[in-house]
Amino acid sequence: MAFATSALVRSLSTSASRQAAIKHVTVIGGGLMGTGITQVAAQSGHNVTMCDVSDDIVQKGLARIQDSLKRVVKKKYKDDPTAGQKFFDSTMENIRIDTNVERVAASTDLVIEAIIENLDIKQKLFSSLDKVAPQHTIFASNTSSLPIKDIASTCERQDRFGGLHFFNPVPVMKLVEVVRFGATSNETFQSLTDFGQAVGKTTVSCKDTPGFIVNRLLVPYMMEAVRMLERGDASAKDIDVAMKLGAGYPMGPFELTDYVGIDTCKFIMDGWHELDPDQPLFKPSELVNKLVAEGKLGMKSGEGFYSYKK
Ligand SMILES: CCCCCCCCCCCCCC(=O)CC(=O)SCCNC(=O)CCNC(=O)[C@H](O)C(C)(C)COP(=O)(O)OP(=O)(O)OC[C@H]1O[C@@H](n2cnc3c(N)ncnc32)[C@H](O)[C@@H]1OP(=O)(O)O
Ligand SMILES: NC(=O)C1=CN([C@@H]2O[C@H](COP(=O)(O)OP(=O)(O)OC[C@H]3O[C@@H](n4cnc5c(N)ncnc54)[C@H](O)[C@@H]3O)[C@@H](O)[C@H]2O)C=CC1
Repeated sequence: MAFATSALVRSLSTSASRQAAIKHVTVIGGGLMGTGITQVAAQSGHNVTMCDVSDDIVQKGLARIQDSLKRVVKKKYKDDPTAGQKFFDSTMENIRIDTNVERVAASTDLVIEAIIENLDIKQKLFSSLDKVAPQHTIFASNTSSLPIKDIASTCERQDRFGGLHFFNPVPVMKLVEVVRFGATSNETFQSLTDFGQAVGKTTVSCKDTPGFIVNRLLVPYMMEAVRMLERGDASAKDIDVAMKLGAGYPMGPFELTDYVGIDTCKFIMDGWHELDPDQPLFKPSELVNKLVAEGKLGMKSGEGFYSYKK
C-alpha cells in the first residue's frame, strides 16, 4: 500500500510537473496555422506569444484570431452570451504579439514554429533560438512535409525537439500528429502529446517519415488531381464536385489547395520532387508554378484555382 501510494504521488507529481512545464508557449508565424495554434493554446489557458516578421502581420493575425474566436464562442456559448464574452476576453488576455522572437524565446517553455515551408529558413530560425532559449524549452515544428530530423539538425537540443502537426483550420480540425525522430526523448514526446491533448485535440504518434500519416496519403491524392486537370481529363470544378459527392470529402482537392495556400502546396510539391526526382507524380506542375508566380495563392490572396473576390 505504501508503495502504491508513493507510486501514485510520484505519477501525479510527474504529470503535474509535465503540465506545469508548459505554461508559456511561443508560436512563430502569424499566418494561417500560427494564428490557429495560438488561438487553441490560448483557449486552453496557456499564455501564448505569437511572433512574426512585422507588426502589420501580427496585427492582422490577431484580427484573424478574434474573428475565429467569435465563431467558436457563438457555437459553444449560444445559450449563455455572458459566459461566452468571458471566454472570449480571457482567451484574448492570454495572447501577446511580438516581432522579436529571440527575446520571447528567452523565457518560454515551448516553441512551436509555423513559418513558411522552407528548410533553410526553419533551420536558421531554430539555430538562433537554440542559443537563447532556456535549457528546458522544447522546440516543435508544424511542418507539413519536411523531416523533423533535418529541421532540428542545427540545434544542440536534439532530445527536446519534435513535430507537432496541426490541421487547417486549427480551431475546427480535431487531430494533431506528434512526431518523434531518433533523438527525441520519451519525456519530450510525452510533453508534446500532453500539450496536444491539453489544447483539446486527439493525438496520434508517428515516426519522422515523409508526410507523417495524413500527408503521406493526402499529398499523392492532391497531386494526382492536378495531373488529371493538366491532362484535360476533367475540370477543377468537376473533380471537386466528384470528390465531395462521390467520396464524401468536405472539400474537393482544388478547393482544399486554395484553402491550404498554393504557395505552401508548391513548397511541399518541390520538396517531394527533390526527395524522389524519378517519381512522375511529384514533378513540378506548370499550372501550380504559374499560379504562384502570378501571386494567385488561393483564398489568402483572393484568387487561386477559384476567385474569392467580392
Ligand atoms: C491540386 C493541386 C495540388 C498541388 C500539390 C498538393 C500538395 C499537397 C498539399 C497538402 C497540404 C497539407 C497541409 C497540411 O499539412 C495538413 C492540412 O491541414 S490538410 C487540410 C485539412 N483540412 C481539411 O481537409 C478541411 C476540409 N474542410 C472542412 O472541414 C470544412 O470545409 C471547413 C471546416 C473548413 C468549413 O466548413 P463549411 O461547412 O464549409 O463552412 P462553415 O463556415 O459553415 O464552417 C463549419 C463549422 O466550422 C466552423 N469554422 C469554420 N472555420 C472556422 C475557423 N477558422 N475558426 C473557427 N470556427 C470555424 C464554423 O463556425 C462552423 O461551425 P458550425 O457550428 O457548424 O456553424
Ligand atoms: N496551410 C496549411 O493548411 C498547413 C500548413 N502547415 C505548415 O505550417 C507552416 C506555416 O504554414 P501557413 O501558416 O499556411 O503559412 P502562411 O504563409 O500563412 O504563414 C507563414 C508565416 O510565417 C511568417 N514567417 C516567415 N518567415 C519567418 C521568420 N523567419 N520568423 C517569423 N515568421 C516568419 C510569414 O511572415 C507568414 O506570416 C508551414 O510549415 C506549413 O507547411 C501545416 C499544416 C497545414
